[in-house]
Amino acid sequence: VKKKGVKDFELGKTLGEGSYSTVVAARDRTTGREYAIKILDKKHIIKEKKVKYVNIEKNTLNKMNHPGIVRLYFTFQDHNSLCILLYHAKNGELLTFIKKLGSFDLNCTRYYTSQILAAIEYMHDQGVIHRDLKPENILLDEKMHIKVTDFGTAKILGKNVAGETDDRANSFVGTAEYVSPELLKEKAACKSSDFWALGCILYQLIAGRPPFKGGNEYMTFQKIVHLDYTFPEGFPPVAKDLVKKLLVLNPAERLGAGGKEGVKQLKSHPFFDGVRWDTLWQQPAPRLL
Ligand SMILES: NC(=O)Nc1ccc2c(c1)=C(Cc1cc(-c3cccc(C(=O)NCCN4CCCCC4)c3)c[nH]1)C(=O)N=2
Repeated sequence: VKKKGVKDFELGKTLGEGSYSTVVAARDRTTGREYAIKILDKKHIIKEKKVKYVNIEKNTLNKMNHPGIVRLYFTFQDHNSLCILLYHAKNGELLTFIKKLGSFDLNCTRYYTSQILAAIEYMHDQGVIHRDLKPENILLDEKMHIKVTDFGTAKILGKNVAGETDDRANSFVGTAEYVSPELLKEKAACKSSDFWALGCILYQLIAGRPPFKGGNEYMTFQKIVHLDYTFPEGFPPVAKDLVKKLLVLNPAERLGAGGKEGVKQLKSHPFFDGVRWDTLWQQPAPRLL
């Protein structure tokens, strides 16, 4: 079967711009199917030594098959570009809806936080830490179900040279407002770092802004390592309790830490009361009010 190239697609609007990539809507000229093509400039990624991030994205996404994670169909390249064919989520980024609505009610917050947690649980089971979870990387499909994207800074946990399972990933990544204290202090992320980001996203869904936001990155980092944040008036107590148990400086003491048992405890928090985890992806999304 002849491998498809960029000429087989009719390119549409730009869906996103990263420092090393542009994501463009694309329609397959033969099937009419819509995709998102992530286009990376070869010269640029080689010059900026980012080739490893492209391989990380390909290797992590190729390992995943989950309704809450964006699908990678295939990759192709021409003289100048590397192209990654990905799922097109019609409703774009969760961040757009947070900005548009200001904040989500408790029912919508619970629904979206549950879907994000289910996707995190799955990727951790595959030995993958995302490390850059944030509302820009949580996409919404036409059913308003989530699809986590951007695994370019993910980490596949495996055996280190001594043959022990390494559960820490050593390289600085992440976006200031959502980066965990252990990544700032020890430059080492772990699965629990994704639960820190979940706490930041949960807070933001209700408050309409992230918990840690300084005038610049350094000020934001200071707020994080000193756990310097407050809840706005009217923040629902059950959500406040969960945020406090996720935004814990010591990753080992964070709710969700400690493998499958930890995730079980997290999913049993009263905030998730009433969530049907087994049919989550079949349930219609609540109307965003
Ligand atoms: N870094 C990455 O890997 N980025 C990626 C990867 C894959 C991917 C990706 C990003 C996508 C981003 C995306 C962006 C958009 C989008 C951008 C701009 C506008 C809209 C849009 O308005 N959609 C219609 C629905 N709107 C939503 C907001 C309220 C009004 C109605 C969607 C749709 N999908 C995508 O669909 N698939």
